Amino acid sequence: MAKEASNTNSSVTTKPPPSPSPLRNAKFFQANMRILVTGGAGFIGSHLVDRLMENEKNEVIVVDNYFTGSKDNLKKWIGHPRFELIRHDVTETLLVEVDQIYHLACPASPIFYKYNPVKTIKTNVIGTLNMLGLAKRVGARILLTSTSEVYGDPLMHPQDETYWGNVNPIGVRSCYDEESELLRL
Ligand SMILES: O=c1ccn([C@@H]2O[C@H](COP(=O)(O)OP(=O)(O)O[C@H]3OC[C@@H](O)[C@H](O)[C@H]3O)[C@@H](O)[C@H]2O)c(=O)[nH]1
Repeated sequence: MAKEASNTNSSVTTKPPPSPSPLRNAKFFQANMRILVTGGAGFIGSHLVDRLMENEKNEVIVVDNYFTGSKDNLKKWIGHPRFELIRHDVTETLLVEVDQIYHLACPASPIFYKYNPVKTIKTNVIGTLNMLGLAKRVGARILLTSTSEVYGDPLMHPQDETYWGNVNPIGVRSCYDEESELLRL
């Protein structure tokens, strides 16, 4: 149980995330795993969806705004009873009941992420905060995919987890690598 913060007590405690719906523990409930894949119409996302759909216990929901992805990548699953495709921009709030979230929605190629740097920052920051908020609300596990771009132009090879990187904060790539780095926190 979380303690309430008081003025006299400086120890800060945070509210624990909610558990998944109690319905999931009910005897009659068939324990399917509902999985959200943002950016699921893209290269990595669509292959991940193929893999997740192989498991008959999985229901997969893809949200994508088709900025760089395509419905074509998912055509074999469209109409499948365990699959749902939603055109949605992750910078807007999304309310879905899911157990897991794979957050991949972001342009990955320099041509695309430099096309509208402000939008790329919004997708990285607001989109990811929205997904973290959703995960917290519904008690879902979340995987945020990052990028080696967080190391910028690295001076150390290979980079290990402790390396801070060599990122140019005012360079043309900063809308992608700086924001991705921020979200590694
Ligand atoms: O604002 C956006 C931008 C992009 N997207 C979608 O996100 C998907 C990104 O897929 P891409 O094929 O461009 O990129 P990839 O699958 O190679 O990489 C993806 O996964 C790994 C992460 O590190 C990358 O940042 C991510 O984009 C596309 O389907 C695109 O339409 C959104 O849904 N919203």
